[in-house]
Amino acid sequence: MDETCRGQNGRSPGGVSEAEIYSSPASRARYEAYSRLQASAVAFGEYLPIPEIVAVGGQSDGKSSLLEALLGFRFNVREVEMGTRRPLMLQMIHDPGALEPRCRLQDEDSDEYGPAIVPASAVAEAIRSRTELFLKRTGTAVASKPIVMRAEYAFCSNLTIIDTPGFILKAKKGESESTPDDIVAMVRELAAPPNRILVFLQQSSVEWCSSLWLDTVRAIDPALRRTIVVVSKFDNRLKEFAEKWEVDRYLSAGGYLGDSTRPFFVALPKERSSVSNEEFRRSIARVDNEVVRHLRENVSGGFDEDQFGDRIGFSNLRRFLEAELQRRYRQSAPATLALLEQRCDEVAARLASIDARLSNSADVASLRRATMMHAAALGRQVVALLDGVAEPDPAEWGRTTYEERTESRITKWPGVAGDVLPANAGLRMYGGAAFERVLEEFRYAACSLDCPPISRVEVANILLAQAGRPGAAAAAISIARSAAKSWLSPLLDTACNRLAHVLSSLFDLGLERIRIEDSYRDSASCDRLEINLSGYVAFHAALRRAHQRFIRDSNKRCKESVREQLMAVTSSYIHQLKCGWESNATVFSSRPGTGFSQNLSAPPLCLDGSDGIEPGLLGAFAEAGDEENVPPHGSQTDNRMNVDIVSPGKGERLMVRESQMTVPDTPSPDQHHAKEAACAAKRKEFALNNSRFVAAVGGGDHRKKKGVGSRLTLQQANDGRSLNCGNKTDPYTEVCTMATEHFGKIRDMLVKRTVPLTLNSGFLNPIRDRLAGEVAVELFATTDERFMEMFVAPEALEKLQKERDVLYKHCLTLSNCLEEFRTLACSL
Ligand SMILES: Nc1nc2c(ncn2[C@@H]2O[C@H](COP(=O)(O)OP(=O)(O)OP(=O)(O)O)[C@@H](O)[C@H]2O)c(=O)[nH]1
Repeated sequence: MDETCRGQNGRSPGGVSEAEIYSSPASRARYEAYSRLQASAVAFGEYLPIPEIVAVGGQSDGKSSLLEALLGFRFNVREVEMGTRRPLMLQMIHDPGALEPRCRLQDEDSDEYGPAIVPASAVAEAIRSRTELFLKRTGTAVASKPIVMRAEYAFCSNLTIIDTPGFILKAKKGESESTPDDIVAMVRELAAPPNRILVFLQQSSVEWCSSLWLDTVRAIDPALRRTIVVVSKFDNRLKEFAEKWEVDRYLSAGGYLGDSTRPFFVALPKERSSVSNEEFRRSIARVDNEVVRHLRENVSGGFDEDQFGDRIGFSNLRRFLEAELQRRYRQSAPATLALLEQRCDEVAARLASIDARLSNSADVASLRRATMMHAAALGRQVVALLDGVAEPDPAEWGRTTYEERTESRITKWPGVAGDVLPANAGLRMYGGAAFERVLEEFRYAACSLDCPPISRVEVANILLAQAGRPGAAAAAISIARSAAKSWLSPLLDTACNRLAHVLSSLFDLGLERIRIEDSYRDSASCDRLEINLSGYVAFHAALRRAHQRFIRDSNKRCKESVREQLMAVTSSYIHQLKCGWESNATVFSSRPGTGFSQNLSAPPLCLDGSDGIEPGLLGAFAEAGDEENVPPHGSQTDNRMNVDIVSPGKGERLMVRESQMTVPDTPSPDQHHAKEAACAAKRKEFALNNSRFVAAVGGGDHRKKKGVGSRLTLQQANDGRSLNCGNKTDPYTEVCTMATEHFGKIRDMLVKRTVPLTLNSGFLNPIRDRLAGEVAVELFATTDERFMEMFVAPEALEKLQKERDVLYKHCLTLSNCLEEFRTLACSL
């Protein structure tokens, strides 16, 4: 051992002599065992409460100088600045045979050390390039994973110290503003585990009352119970002491640190010129001796050596640290042994599980079982999401209405001018809640849609075609129905697409819920024998495809159903007036197999807001008939509604096929003659009415001037800007008013009653009842050969094998450490 570094009394306050520290086989074995355990803990990310020393302090307070003094040689650690970006865990091994320092860096991903760095002066450069490589790999500016360096040397201590970046008040030029806070955060994290001893350095020139970093250290260790305080650069203070009482008061720290805290006062050589390692150690011992000599000879009365003697000088500090570490090693050995046994069992169980997974990966039956369980779990999670859950975090996984619109690329409701915002539009939602919100948004959008402007020419075309029948009401109905069809149809499609988008996202949400559940299960038990499916891209793609296809099909069916309802409401409108609601259910019946029969119970359409039928409209219907769905000749069948519609003008009648299966009467020759006569009368009447109507709408020569044919809104008409001549019975205004009213009623009927019910059941019931089954059939109802095509994933197996190899090594290392500690326990 290095004689020059020997302290004055040769005995540490921990009661362990230097000879015991360096030559006792027990303490050496202990130190070796802990060093190895420490290395494997860093390599495998294990948390083991091993006693360790962390050096903390302000910048330039002398941490690196202390580290070099403990190492017994200079490797320019001060220039590396490694602490500012990555902590350095320095494992110093006192090896009497190593007359030159042997420094080796631990591999990043294992507990093995690389070759010795030659010459030792290249250590700083090796640390620098290792740091840069790691930060490049992780893509970060700083990393808290330490670099582990093992230094074996005949003149170093048996100590492990974690060097940390010095606290700073302000970032250097070019550095991020947050650097001071980042450093504090990193040091706090490193110093937090209670098994770590803090060595806190502060320069002697700073008074404790104005200490910059004492509070930061107290935030980590409030009573300084595991903190060793070191007053550095003690030589700078010496000349200020003239009397004994001054020194003694200073050495007692004036009560600032509490009675139980006794700081060390250390001075180290300040010259930076490159000297040999031997000269370096000699100068450390010289400075140590000079400090004591100064206090004894240059201060009147000297100092209280009994009280402070073992606290002055580097050699005393070094001895104390080594003894303290040994003491803690002995203390924590039983707990470490127990923990090691537990960890060995856990890692061995994980290894067994991964071995089983590896052998299962090639087995069709196991794969089928695992994938079926996964698909079924996904189906369950999707249903749970519809029913309402709070996991995964809605703040991360949910979407606001705005985000939903952007992601679905459906930013507008067709025909609706303004922005439609449902309640809770700004909340991030998913699953059932998001579905309901889209439905509400649809209701708002549809309700804000009024009957589009009606032009005079539209009205004229209908009225004039009616051959003189008083058809204002019929015209209004006809206009309202076609407006409803053309304006509500795109709105219904949009609602379906928006809802389908919300449901499509359930796939990823469901997977996330499975991942969360697995993580709970993983932490609870590690003996699962399931196969890790994460690498089987083809299987995951097929599963996603099956889900999305199911949603697409539901969307298609829902669109058809709501369109059917639109056609039913618009076409049966007149029919209902005529027939009352005796055959209501039939009007809304859907095609067999569409699965929406539950909507058949929709209440009767009440056009006047009551349950009756507006007599005026009924009269109008009687006059005008339902001509829209009528072919030019004879009767036709409207397949979409199962309603037979027959032109009343030809003497037939409208029939509802399913509930009122009536065969149309064949007209008799007498009837035919009577009809011919009636037609002639109608033609005369038409000529008369036509001239009346033309006059009323400003026809004839006036038409061009007064702008017939240009669009005129109902509002304009009501404002009196219509082109009537103040006539109360102006047919145009009358038609517009009635058409708007009918449009509103058709819209409300659809939007407030039938469509939301249909969308709800059309989208959600199949997911609840059939999704899991249909996906299972699509993926698994196939031959083993076809099924295994989804599992040609060599990367997945490779990944698993790699995982297994790392785990095997981990297991082996822990077992070796365990054996070592078992042996150690016998000699404690
Ligand atoms: N006078 C005197 N100077 C010292 C002493 N210890 C260190 N120094 C000098 O103080 C300066 C800073 O010392 P370092 O060891 O680099 O300080 P540090 O805490 O590691 O600084 P950072 O790595 O920047 O956080 C160097 O120039 C040292 O030579 C000492 O005991 N007395």
